[in-house]
Amino acid sequence: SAMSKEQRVLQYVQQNASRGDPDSVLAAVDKFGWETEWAMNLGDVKGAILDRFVKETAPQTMLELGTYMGYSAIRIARLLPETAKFMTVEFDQENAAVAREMIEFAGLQNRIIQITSDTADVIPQLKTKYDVETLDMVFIDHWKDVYVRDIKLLETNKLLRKGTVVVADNIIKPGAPEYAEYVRTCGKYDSTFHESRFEYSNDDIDGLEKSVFRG
Ligand SMILES: O=c1[nH]cnc2c(O)cc(-c3ccc(F)cc3)cc12
Ligand SMILES: [Mg+2]
Repeated sequence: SAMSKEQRVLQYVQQNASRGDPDSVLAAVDKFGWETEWAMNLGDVKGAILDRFVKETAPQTMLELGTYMGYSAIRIARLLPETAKFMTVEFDQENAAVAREMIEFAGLQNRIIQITSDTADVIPQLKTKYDVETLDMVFIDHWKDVYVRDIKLLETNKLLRKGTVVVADNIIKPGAPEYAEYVRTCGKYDSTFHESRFEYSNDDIDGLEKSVFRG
């Protein structure tokens, strides 16, 4: 059967990037996104902002909700030391399969723990099954309608500690208004909005919310 868009991106990466070179993989995905087919990767413009947050935080324990094709997982993992523990969770099996190959091509499979499951099932298991004490950083980029559900699950499962940095994509497009309202008004976070551009667009606005847990 015909390839999915995600498989077309993976094929383009395998034919145009260098195996074991994460930056060349990111560049190939972004070139495809700008020039051939839009896809919902974080992208180069918002990606540069996330890079800065990851470098500033230097997390030893990191969680990503929403792997998709693995673009932001590669973006994050390329900045982490070998000793860091980084888990990424994806519900869609087909996307998870593409991500596994993309991550392997980038040579980062030893630095990324890929979990194919529902985040609502995984979050309560992180302490027992994944040996997590607390998280230093979280990147939320899955489905806007479950952002609030999942950050509350992180709270009730005692996975956040004073200073944990939670970053969320798509605050403007497609928009996560309930999430923005929650983190900005619940009193548990110091939250800032970082305006940027929607992925592979010169015109549309989007942005990342960065919320530091007060403990
Ligand atoms: O569903 C999404 N998960 C994660 N990130 C996304 C993302 O960055 C963009 C979009 C998106 C935005 C506008 C549109 F017309 C179609 C899709 C969806 C997701
Ligand atoms: Mg997104």
